[in-house]
Amino acid sequence: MEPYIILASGSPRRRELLERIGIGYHTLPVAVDETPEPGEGAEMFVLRMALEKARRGYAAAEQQAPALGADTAVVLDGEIFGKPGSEAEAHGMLERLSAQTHRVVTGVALVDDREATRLSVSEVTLREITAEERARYWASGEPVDKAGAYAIQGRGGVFVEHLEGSYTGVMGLPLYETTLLLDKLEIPWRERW
Ligand SMILES: Cc1cn([C@H]2C[C@H](O)[C@@H](COP(=O)(O)OP(=O)(O)OP(=O)(O)O)O2)c(=O)[nH]c1=O
Repeated sequence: MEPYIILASGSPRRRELLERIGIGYHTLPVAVDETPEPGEGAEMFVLRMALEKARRGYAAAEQQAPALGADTAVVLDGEIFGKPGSEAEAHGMLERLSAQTHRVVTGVALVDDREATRLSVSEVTLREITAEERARYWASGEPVDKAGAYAIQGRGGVFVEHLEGSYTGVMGLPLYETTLLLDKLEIPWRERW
């Protein structure tokens, strides 16, 4: 049988990105408590979340295949922005991110009887976003399930003035780091790439 992995995620973006690598996979969304510990930095937080997702995916798949987990957060002035819980929160996030440079951190983890993690860090500068744009953007439905209330790969791309780092990392699954993990655990993926 061809090698495959478990994608411990409900994110359609992560599916789409993993498909670019070419490895066979089964999706198995897992629920984790996405609350940072007091004083926990964003990097540690996304790595912990990614590892937790991968561990749960591996357990839920009854150790049949290695499991991949990822977690993305937007960070501004040390504050972690996850997915907005409400329209008001989305407005607040976009207002804060407007005309600023923020970091996007994505942790990725691959787990079988071994565990490996990688971190992707990017810097994104958004142009000024007006109140009317925030309202129209929220109404489009795009911000609701995105860390920081925007999507670089969607309409939100019009706000992105500058990106330094990994586009796929900002989108939720950094492909370079993911293939490093596959190589580290000696999971062949190049045949179908
Ligand atoms: C900043 C940014 C985030 N995002 C998305 C990626 C992630 O899906 C989401 C952050 O939420 P996450 O909690 O990382 O993931 P998730 O809940 O969507 O999926 P999973 O089941 O794997 O836990 O934000 C974009 O799609 N584009 C962007 O530009």
